[in-house]
Amino acid sequence: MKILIAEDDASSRLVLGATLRKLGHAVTAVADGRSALAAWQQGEHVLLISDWMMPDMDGLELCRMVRAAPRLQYTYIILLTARSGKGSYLEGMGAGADDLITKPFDAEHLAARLHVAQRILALHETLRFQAMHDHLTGLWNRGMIMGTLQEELARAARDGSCIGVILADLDHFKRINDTYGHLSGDTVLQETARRMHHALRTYDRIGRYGGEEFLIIASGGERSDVHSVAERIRDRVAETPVQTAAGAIIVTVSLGLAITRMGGRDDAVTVIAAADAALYCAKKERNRVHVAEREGPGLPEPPWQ
Ligand SMILES: Nc1nc2c(ncn2[C@@H]2O[C@H](COP(=O)(O)OP(=O)(O)OP(=O)(O)O)[C@@H](O)[C@H]2O)c(=O)[nH]1
Repeated sequence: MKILIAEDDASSRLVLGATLRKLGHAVTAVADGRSALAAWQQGEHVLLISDWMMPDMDGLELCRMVRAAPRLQYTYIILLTARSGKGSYLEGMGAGADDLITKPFDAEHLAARLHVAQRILALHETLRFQAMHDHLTGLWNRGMIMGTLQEELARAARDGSCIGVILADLDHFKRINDTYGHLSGDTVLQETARRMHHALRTYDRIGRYGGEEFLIIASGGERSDVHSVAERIRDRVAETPVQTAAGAIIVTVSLGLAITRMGGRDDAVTVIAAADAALYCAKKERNRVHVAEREGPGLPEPPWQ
């Protein structure tokens, strides 16, 4: 683990750092709360071991500052203290610490507490992954891809650039489920999701938007580049049948593509409505890419919306 130590006493800092390194951890050690906060803000450390009593910003304030800062990854905090009264636990945990160890610490005791920290951090990571990803395909879930779309739209508006938004929908998927069964339908979803993902460029993003519908964000591309991405997805999905327990299944996908205005302020709802309208056109033939047409300099007005 990457561990950050905040301890103003130089010899305690050295002993603690050496003990943790011996246990196989990567350690950054600083002498006060403010330096610890600055180091923590770099975003590398998953575990913070802080002395309680420090000049200027003490361990409790450091705990509160860390807990108040939004960060996706959890930081496990252990407070070190010479105080051993019952109230210390309550005060320390109340400020945001996960554990409290009295000084001078015992190396075996510390190692045991680190096992608990590792277990809780691993559990937190699992929950974080599950909250962000679709359990069947492993792609980002709807919340994540929509959040990313909003960020990308804001970024494009700032940079004066444009982005491509693609809605991809498997063709006749109900028929696949009805003919081969729901489990084979799941296999088809997993394999097509994998193929679509591999057809993207490194900076494109994909998420599961609904049942058999996927949303792709192609940033910073020319219209022709985004169109190539959509065509490549279509091609890769149809290339070879998907092998399932019920046999090989030919799968195709239809794609609707909308490109935002250069430097415009299109919102997610409008862009998705445009891609959806284009998808509707693609579905008339299936196994097709259809590009939403523009009216004038920006995205068209209704009937898109
Ligand atoms: N196996 C499986 N099926 C799903 C899942 N989510 C949605 N579906 C099915 O996907 C099917 C979508 O059917 P429709 O919306 O009628 O679309 P379609 O049959 O693909 O027809 P077109 O889109 O017009 O080509 C429904 O039968 C849903 O039950 C899933 O996670 N697993």
